[in-house]
Amino acid sequence: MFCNLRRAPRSFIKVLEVSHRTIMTTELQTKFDKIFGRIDALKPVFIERLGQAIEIPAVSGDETMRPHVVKKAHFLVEQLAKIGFSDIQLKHLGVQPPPVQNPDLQLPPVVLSRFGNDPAKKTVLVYGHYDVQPAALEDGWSSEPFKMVVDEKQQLMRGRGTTDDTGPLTGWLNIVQAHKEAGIELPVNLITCFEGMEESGSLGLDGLIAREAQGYFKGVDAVCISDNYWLGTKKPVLTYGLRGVNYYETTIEGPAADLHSGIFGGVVAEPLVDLVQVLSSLVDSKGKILIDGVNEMVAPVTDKERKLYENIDFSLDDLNASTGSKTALYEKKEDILMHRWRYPSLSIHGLEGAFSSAGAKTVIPAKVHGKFSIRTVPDMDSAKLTKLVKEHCDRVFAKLSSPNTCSTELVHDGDYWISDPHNASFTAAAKATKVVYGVEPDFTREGGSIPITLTFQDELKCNVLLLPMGRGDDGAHSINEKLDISNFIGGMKVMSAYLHYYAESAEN
Ligand SMILES: NCC(=O)N[C@@H](Cc1c[nH]cn1)C(=O)O
Ligand SMILES: [Zn+2]
Ligand SMILES: [Zn+2]
Repeated sequence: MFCNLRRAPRSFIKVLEVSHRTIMTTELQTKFDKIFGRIDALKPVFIERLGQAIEIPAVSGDETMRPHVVKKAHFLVEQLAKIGFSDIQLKHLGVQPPPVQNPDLQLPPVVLSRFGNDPAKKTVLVYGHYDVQPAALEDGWSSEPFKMVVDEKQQLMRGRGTTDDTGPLTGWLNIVQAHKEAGIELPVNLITCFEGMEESGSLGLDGLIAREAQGYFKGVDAVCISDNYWLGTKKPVLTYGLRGVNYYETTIEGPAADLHSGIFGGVVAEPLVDLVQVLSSLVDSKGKILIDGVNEMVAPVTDKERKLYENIDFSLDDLNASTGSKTALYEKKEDILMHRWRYPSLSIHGLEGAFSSAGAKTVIPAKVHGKFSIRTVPDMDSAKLTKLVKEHCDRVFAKLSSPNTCSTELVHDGDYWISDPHNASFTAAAKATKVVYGVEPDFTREGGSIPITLTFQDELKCNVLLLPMGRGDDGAHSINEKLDISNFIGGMKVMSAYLHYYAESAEN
């Protein structure tokens, strides 16, 4: 549907390997041997590069950390230049929109660059994000989150961003270096688009993509995003769907300042008491969303869709292993996967303004913010959802007859995304996976969100592929985030092979 009809030259003649479809030629095999050999040989260099990147605590969600996010953008510029990328540009996105503490806070820049600009080749845009989720040793990490530890025994690298998304992002730089050192021409023109706000709603990036669609991104044939994970720990997957996310903040405000609960307790209406009531009305302990009209927006399951779940390699044990617990709400594979991929969920993330340290402070907080998000799925409409959420919170608060004030705001939203898993990009990635891992990948959806995926598809009018590097138990957003070295190395081989197969495919 999105192809431009240019045909790639078919230079490969002698077929070496035929499974149910042709995947290898002598020429391609020779190239892969050289590239894969270089990736193996450069392993220490690649680990060192990742370690340097992880040391920069680029937490986009914490305004005070913004200088570090910008520093990481500059680190990437240096690395791209060193490897030989050209036309490297830092695109500035202006000030961060509210809610924000510092109204002059600049958004982190987007890092654009190119490798190759040959009109006879296809052009692939690779997207990644260099910002990370917050992390602190006190959260329970076994080592400093921003000092990457290479665990030789377990053959993994631990640190914030190893799997989400600094490891995969540096993978794109590394494979260009491996091609150069192996003396193999990159089969496509590569454009990088690396942002520093993904963990905070990709603010400003939609506009940049729209502006550059006929500028820097002109001629892009496909977009590849490596910012997701295998479902489990053994079987590679390709991802054709994501849930969206709408993030909300409910603020309840009362007294002019925090109060002594001995003096004012029982005498004033407490904002946190009101907020707890509002938050507890959103979802029940079984995960059922209690906001009127939300579940009615969800597309019904068809028999055809139900069948897709049958062959997916996943079990309750995999879920328990990745949470390190037995806290699952569902036992059957189909129920777990459907509630992760195709039903909405509501999570309560935390409170701002409330006492949360160790000790027993006896304060009445004057102004508190409750943070929650809803993962969205077909056919939910973001604006309609926000209306329902606000009306619900206002209604519940009104019933409390509190003299405090309550308001609920949408902080950011990003749409869900579903693709055709049989297009040329997915086919090339499936061949690449088979070559590297020796198995056909499972085709999966993901419960997480990459808000910009749909924007790329719509603005650049091309297919988007989600090509994961890490495993389901990597602990993205959690403590002890890691990336197995075998996934790092294997992932870079898959990225490389994907570009070669995609370059040779007749369609886009
Ligand atoms: N690896 C993708 C990822 O972690 N995405 C985030 C995106 C997001 C949206 N709002 C805050 N973060 C996710 O939570 O799914
Ligand atoms: Zn990510
Ligand atoms: Zn993330």
